[in-house]
Amino acid sequence: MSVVYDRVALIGLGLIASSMFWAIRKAGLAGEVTGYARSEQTRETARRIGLCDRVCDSAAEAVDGADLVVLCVPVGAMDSVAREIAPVLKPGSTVSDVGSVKRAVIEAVGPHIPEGVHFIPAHPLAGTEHSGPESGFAELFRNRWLLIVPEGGADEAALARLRALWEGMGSHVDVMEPDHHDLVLAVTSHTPHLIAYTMVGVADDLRRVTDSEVIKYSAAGFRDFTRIAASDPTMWRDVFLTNKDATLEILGRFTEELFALQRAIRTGDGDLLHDYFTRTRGIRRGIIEAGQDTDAPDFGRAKVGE
Ligand SMILES: NC(=O)c1ccc[n+]([C@@H]2O[C@H](COP(=O)([O-])OP(=O)(O)OC[C@H]3O[C@@H](n4cnc5c(N)ncnc54)[C@H](O)[C@@H]3O)[C@@H](O)[C@H]2O)c1
Ligand SMILES: O=C(O)C(=O)C[C@]1(C(=O)O)C=C[C@@H](O)C=C1
Repeated sequence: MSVVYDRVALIGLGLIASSMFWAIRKAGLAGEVTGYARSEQTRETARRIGLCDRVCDSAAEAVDGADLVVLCVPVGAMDSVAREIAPVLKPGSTVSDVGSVKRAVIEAVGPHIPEGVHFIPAHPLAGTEHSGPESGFAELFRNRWLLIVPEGGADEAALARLRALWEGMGSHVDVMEPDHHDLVLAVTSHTPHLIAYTMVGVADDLRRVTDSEVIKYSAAGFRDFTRIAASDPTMWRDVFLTNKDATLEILGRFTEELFALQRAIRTGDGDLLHDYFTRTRGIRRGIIEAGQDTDAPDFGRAKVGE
């Protein structure tokens, strides 16, 4: 694979930045990758494990001369990082990010970007419950969606270059409008995380169930909840504080449906429950038939029942 950017700077060296570095390096997509993290400890860890070609002691130093800067910090930290790097951004370069919420990032970062620098927000739909510089791996983005979420018309050449970088890391790239992105992600990612956090909290509150029983008899469904509920608290606090309207909208609908099912259970309405579960099973099968389950081993061609 050929070099897409001579110099890439990654700000915030956690799961996403470290996965980007390993993927970029594996595919030879950049000449040099610099990195910066706020804490001395994270920078030391990064140097120890060879994360980034050069780990810098300030964001400005990492960004100086970069053709692409990717902000990989929690959504709530985007504003201060953008403010800090703005004076040293190279004319003609691109600033992007990987934040899970897009309208808030556009509002926080956009005003700091100088004339002549391209700002192209993005969001990889890939992650794990782990965080920090040692949690990344080169394959994280393979066969996963990367959404490019520009506000208005982005520079075509700059967008094509960013697309090439993510495709080089194995992602499938789509372009989406910011508010639509935030609503879609409220349904597919943000509200499900909140439900998982709640479910694990409920189990913890049930003092009748001792810790060992919760762990020992964890059924697969609950174990999946605990995995998701182990995700980074800072990241998810920021997601809910910044995608407030969309999350509240989806939570409202979720609560209505939950009450309907609760009532069906109380009144013994088996038909309603059966019809509901049949409909939801059909949705899952439809996703797989359409080849849209990116976890399927053969992206785009998985069959029902596999
Ligand atoms: N974890 C996921 O599943 C996932 C998936 C897609 C997108 N994202 C988004 O990617 C971004 C990074 O998430 P992550 O999972 O890599 O998080 P992480 O916790 O693994 O890493 C974040 C890094 O940013 C650093 N940081 C925090 N505040 C900073 C600041 N003010 N200045 C400099 N560095 C700072 C932290 O020290 C840490 O090194 C977030 O915006 C998140 O919403 C996460
Ligand atoms: O797989 C996981 O652990 C994730 O939670 C990843 C996940 C998701 O909800 O799918 C989480 C947040 C993101 O912004 C993108 C991806």
